[in-house]
Amino acid sequence: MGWLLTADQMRKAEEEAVRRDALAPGVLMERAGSAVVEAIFSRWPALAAGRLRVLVLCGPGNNGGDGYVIARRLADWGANVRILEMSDDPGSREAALHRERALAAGVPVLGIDEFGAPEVEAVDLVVDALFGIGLSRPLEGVIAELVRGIGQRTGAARVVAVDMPSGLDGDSGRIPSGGVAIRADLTVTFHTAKPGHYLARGPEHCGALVVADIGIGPSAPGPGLVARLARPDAARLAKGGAGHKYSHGHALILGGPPGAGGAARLAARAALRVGAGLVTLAVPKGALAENAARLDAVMLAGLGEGRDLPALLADARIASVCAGPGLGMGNGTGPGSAVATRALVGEILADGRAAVLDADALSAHADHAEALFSRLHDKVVLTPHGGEFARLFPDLAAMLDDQAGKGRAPSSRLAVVRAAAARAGCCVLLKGPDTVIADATGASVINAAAYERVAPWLATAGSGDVLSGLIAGLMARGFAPLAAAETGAWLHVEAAREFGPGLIAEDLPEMLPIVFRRLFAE
Ligand SMILES: NC(=O)C1=CN([C@@H]2O[C@H](COP(=O)(O)OP(=O)(O)OC[C@H]3O[C@@H](n4cnc5c(N)ncnc54)[C@H](O)[C@@H]3O)[C@@H](O)[C@H]2O)[C@@H](O)CC1
Ligand SMILES: Nc1ncnc2c1ncn2[C@@H]1O[C@H](COP(=O)(O)OP(=O)(O)O)[C@@H](O)[C@H]1O
Ligand SMILES: [K+]
Repeated sequence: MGWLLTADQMRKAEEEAVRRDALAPGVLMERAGSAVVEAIFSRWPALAAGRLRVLVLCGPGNNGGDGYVIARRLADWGANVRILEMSDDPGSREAALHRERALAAGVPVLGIDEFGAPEVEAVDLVVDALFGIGLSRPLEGVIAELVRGIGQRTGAARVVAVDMPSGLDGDSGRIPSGGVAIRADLTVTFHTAKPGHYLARGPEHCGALVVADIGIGPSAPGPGLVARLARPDAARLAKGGAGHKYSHGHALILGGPPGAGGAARLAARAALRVGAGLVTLAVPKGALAENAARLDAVMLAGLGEGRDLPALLADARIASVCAGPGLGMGNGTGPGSAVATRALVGEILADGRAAVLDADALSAHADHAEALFSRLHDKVVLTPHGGEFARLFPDLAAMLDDQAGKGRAPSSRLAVVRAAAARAGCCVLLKGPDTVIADATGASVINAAAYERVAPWLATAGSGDVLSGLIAGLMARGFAPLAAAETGAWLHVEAAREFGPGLIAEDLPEMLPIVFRRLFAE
């Protein structure tokens, strides 16, 4: 299901499993350590060929406990293993037990103070079992030096991180202010991935990610808010045999003044490709000729001089509206002005229909955020990028600033977007490689363009306009706001991956048929 448990939720899941299955102390740790060893050889089969030299770094808590298991198992297998430990008196009974077993197996143990950086050059594998989800402050002093030394190694040693790369916060994927973190080639985590594996610096520091089952049981979340990874509902996206164009919904996209229509045209084409039955682009009368020359399947309507937005919206078949891309932020009060943009948004919100507000529809409210929030309702999706988010929610955006909160646990993008959605009273999608979507109930989803889904070519002008069109198209088809945002964001990344290098925004809608065909064949 792709649940993403926070550190607290993971601890509860572990406690429940221990109680439910009456597990003896250290059993879960043994499974965790074994899973890491298995993942190492599965990732790098060549390591099994020679005389493997390993350095295992063990921290003072249960992450270190996993490290003692890994060291013992690798030594049993025949590797040349040494442990560097932070403490000879681990903080838990389980970790102490596995330390004793490693010592009994004859694995040499050194205190971390006895460590010299060049030793990293003399091994094939470094196992980072310093800190996992229990990290509570930035790495400092000798540990920070050690982590820096590993980062600067020149040899071929691979680094595998146990649960989290040490120094990275598991809930946010951020490095606490002033700290450093391990950069791993492989990270092996347990039961479910954690938000920090996908958010912020997570993917960059994890390398590759493996989620190992350690028998904690179903990963269904307990009470409380649990985020999950975005996924498509193929059955919902497919169209049944029956129905006509009106049964798939009519999306209305608002466009800007003459010369600024490209963004809205991109959104309109995306709405049509994602399966809305009809799409109408409504533009100021003066921009009709320009748009008519550029559109075929997308219909065109003129606004102004007798025809206004409420008159268009009187057509009950229009199921969703998209406003923002290219709408305008100019001076004055005419078409394309910030004043006109705010007025249009006001009319859309008063109408109460499903709506996507993006780009200029958001920026035009930088100094009118409270007025906007007072009109938003639960059928709206806001799709800000970082800058637009900061204009509407400056205090929340500041919590994501790298310099903020020295000495405190870093804020998570998940918590910040949930707070924004609660304040706005609607669904909020904060764009980026780690896109986070939340609605006012706190339900939340991460759509990460990371690991096997990297899509750096999405960072191109106009790709955000396509995303807002996708979401509007899906809402026209009857998708609820969170589902539309999640599905749109997922399809957006898949379309980019399908095209690959050289992608420009126009290419994105054209990749949807291929993405759909593959999805429906699965
Ligand atoms: N609880 C369990 O049953 C299981 C736990 N597992 C492992 O246990 C880990 C969590 O264990 P813990 O909760 O003990 O937490 P950690 O082992 O991640 O770290 C906690 C310890 O590190 C210290 N610490 C935190 N930040 C520090 C810093 N910046 N500098 C110096 N010391 C710092 C804390 O005071 C504490 O002693 C997981 O990440 C996972 O690897 C796995 O073995 C699976 C089973
Ligand atoms: N490095 C990246 N990897 C994956 N997706 C990205 C990356 N950078 C940006 N994106 C995505 O590209 C889109 C850019 O949208 P936006 O910033 O609104 O651009 P524009 O205004 O030019 O359309 C967003 O959906 C964002 O999530
Ligand atoms: K670790």
